[in-house]
Amino acid sequence: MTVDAKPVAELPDPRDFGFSVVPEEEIPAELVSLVEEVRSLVDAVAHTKAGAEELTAAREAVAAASDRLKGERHGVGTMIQQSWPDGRVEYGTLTNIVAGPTNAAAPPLRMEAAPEGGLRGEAVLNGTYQGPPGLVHGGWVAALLDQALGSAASAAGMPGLTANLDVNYRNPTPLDAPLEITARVSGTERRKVFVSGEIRHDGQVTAEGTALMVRMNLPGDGGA
Ligand SMILES: CCCCCCCCCCCCCC(=O)SCCNC(=O)CCNC(=O)[C@H](O)C(C)(C)COP(=O)(O)OP(=O)(O)OC[C@H]1O[C@@H](n2cnc3c(N)ncnc32)[C@H](O)[C@@H]1OP(=O)(O)O
Repeated sequence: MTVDAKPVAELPDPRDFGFSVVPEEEIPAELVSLVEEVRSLVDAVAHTKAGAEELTAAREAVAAASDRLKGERHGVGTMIQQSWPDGRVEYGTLTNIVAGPTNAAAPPLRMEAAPEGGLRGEAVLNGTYQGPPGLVHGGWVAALLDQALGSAASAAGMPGLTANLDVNYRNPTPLDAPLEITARVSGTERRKVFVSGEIRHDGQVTAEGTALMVRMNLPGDGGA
């Protein structure tokens, strides 16, 4: 494979593309803790055997909580700026379904620089991500990989969109168990960024993926 593109020195700033950006440190701790509570609520609702009275009371309490939050909202497309201990800055969408810190439906996945290069993250997916009995849904396995691979391209200074994603499911991916997710850039060609990654449980690969990310068109690309 020809490697003829170099990572840009700095990430493009989403503000230059008209997006609002919220620095992660400005997300109130109370919101982070509310999101965690809602995650636990989704799991509780999905698995409850409560009777009609309890269910009705719970529905009313949830409806009241929803009403309290119907004020000002972040717009769709709002980005979050995350600053990592390794000095890396990453932009993602605030409500990203895999990694968004304010999205209670996200596991969430957080990827940090790995000593061996690329990125490494951990996630535990509870029973609300279930496909086969006791196992993570295959679509979510792909989503974890897609996000990790996109983050790896972004961390290398080449944020873009997934053009192609190829997933091999090697072993079942268990629910309620720590998963290790790794991803790295394996090559570049013009705006094409080739990435690969794995999901492991207890050291065993459960799924591996490769993707083609097409890097954002930046000023100076000359249409290449
Ligand atoms: C500032 C903002 C920060 C953002 C942070 C991001 C965080 C990331 C985390 C998010 C992670 C989650 C990730 C998500 O969820 S991403 C969401 C899912 N993905 C999409 O919605 C993408 C939809 N597709 C498109 O928009 C366009 O097709 C893209 C943008 C991908 C390319 O359209 P564009 O007009 O721009 O480029 P081009 O057509 O000139 O192609 C360029 C080159 O690529 C080659 N090619 C194209 N497609 C394919 C293909 N399928 N197989 C093989 N090759 C393909 C093509 O031949 C050419 O090659 P070459 O001629 O150079 O040899």
